[in-house]
Amino acid sequence: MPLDAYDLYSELWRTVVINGQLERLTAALKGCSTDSEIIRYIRQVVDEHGMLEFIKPKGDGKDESKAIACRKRGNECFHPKVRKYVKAVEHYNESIALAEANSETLAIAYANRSAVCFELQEYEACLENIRLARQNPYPENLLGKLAKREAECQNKLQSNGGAEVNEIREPKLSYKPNPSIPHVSDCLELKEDSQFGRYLVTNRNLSAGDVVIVEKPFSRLLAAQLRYLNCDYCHQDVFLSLIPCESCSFTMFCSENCRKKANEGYHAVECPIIKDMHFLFTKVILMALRTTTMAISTFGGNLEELRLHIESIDESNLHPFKLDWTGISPQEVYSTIHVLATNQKQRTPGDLTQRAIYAIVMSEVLFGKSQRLNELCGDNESHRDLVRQLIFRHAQTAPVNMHSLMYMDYAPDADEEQFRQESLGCGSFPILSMINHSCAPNLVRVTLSSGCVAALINRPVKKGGQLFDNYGYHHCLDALTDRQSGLRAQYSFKCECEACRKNYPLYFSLKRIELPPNVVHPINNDEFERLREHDMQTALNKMPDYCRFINTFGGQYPCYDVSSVQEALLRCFQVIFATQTRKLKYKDLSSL
Ligand SMILES: C[S@@+](CC[C@H](N)C(=O)[O-])C[C@H]1O[C@@H](n2cnc3c(N)ncnc32)[C@H](O)[C@@H]1O
Repeated sequence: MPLDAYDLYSELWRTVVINGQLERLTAALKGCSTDSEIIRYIRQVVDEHGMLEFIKPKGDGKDESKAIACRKRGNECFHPKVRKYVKAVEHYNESIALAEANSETLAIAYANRSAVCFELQEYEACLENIRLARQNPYPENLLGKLAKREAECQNKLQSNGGAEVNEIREPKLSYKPNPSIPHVSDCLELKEDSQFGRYLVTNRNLSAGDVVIVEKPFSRLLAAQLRYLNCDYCHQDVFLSLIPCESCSFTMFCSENCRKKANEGYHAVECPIIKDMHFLFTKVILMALRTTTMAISTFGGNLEELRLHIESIDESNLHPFKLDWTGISPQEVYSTIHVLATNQKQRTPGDLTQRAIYAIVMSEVLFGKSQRLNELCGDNESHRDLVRQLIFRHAQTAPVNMHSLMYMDYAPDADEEQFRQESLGCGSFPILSMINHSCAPNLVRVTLSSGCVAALINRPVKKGGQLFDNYGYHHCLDALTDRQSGLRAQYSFKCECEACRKNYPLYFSLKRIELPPNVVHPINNDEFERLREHDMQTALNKMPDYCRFINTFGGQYPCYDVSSVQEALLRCFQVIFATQTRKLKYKDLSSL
């Protein structure tokens, strides 16, 4: 049975322990003075046990019979009695991705997608799909049907007038931008000490509702489950007009432009292996691959230049606030990603072995299948070594620094929330990665439609105070011991935040405060229900009330009242700013 990379690590580790080789391995790792030596040593151990044989990449490519099977599944969803149009498009998209270029199968999949577009009243997209169908060998006997649909579309477009414009709201920084870092408010400063490492503080009082950072990622990765719904490059869910990668069956784009940029950035190297990689690795670890391929393309594929650049970085002295971002080069942006915390010194031998195995498996599959990467490395073994080292490094920086990208999904049949946050993917961010954790944070992150992530203050922060994010362990949801052990395992630090020091209670045990008689609690059930239904007007109306309440009573934190209003405020941010599923637009025309 083929293994994934984690299974391989567990199996190897078990064997090492059973065979009494743990001490030898630990001593050998301690004796390694470079990453290259660690990887070489672990490679030796892996080879001693013949473990790589168990990794069996399946490869990827076009497959006509699978494409036809997907189309049939699409047709079942499209049936008038089923009308699951978004699901139908997802199957047709998979069919498009699997079909051979210039094939009848490809033509029919586009034509079928045009039929869905027609039902969803997306007449422009319908015409584009008809054009794509005709560009391929569409069966002659069906051309009449296509022409009829085209004429109906043109009629509809004439009678409908212009296309509607979707208003997208992007939050603006609440204070003047830093002149050298325009995506960060000038009130933020970077500090460093032995307890926290690098961290961000504010040089003015901040209030709930303030926007202090709007940052775009250096590298990002789309969640695998969205591959037939969203563009792999810009992540937009433009599922009615996706076009396939010309070689693999796993990647689709919203336009020729995104296809070109993806190929130049990462996809040309990753194309033959990305499907296997998603089977072998979790998405956080895949960020190590994506960040490495992006680093390579940032240097125009010149691995020697990349190596020299890395050697020239003074790690202890480089951070994003030292750079002028107004004219920054992509190579300098990579430097800030390269020097993100690895926590390598705190990692156990088991943990280091695991990361080294990831680098070994990933590079083995890459060098085995990626013609583009082999061309870039030529016969220079030190270039291959560099690729392994970068993957090893980012397999450490990724779980510590990379941020999840989220979107608001809509699932009308869901038991609990119809609107809820789902994973869009992962991204690497130089400035957001400077924010430390607290189990009682004072900001939240929201993924915007533009692909940027905004940091929004959700509790007052006094001048001189540190900004705190939450790494997934909140005092309202998790007990102290679970938080402490989780943070230590993943982030290698002992949390001494206010919630840990003062043992703040869980959400339902929080005290309630007594409000002055003239203050009305800002959450009322009807309005909160409307917020849960994602009503924009309610969010716009309520956000100032929620902010005012938190800013007035924030000093009484921890308390149920402030925490519940923080939740409601987050909901407002999500309704107003977060990237939303396009599915919602079709809720009256399709069963979702
Ligand atoms: C995303 S980085 C934050 C920036 C980091 N301080 C640096 O210097 O690069 C996460 C790492 O910062 C450190 N860190 C985060 N929150 C912390 C806290 N509350 N106390 C101590 N260290 C913390 C841990 O080493 C953690 O693995």
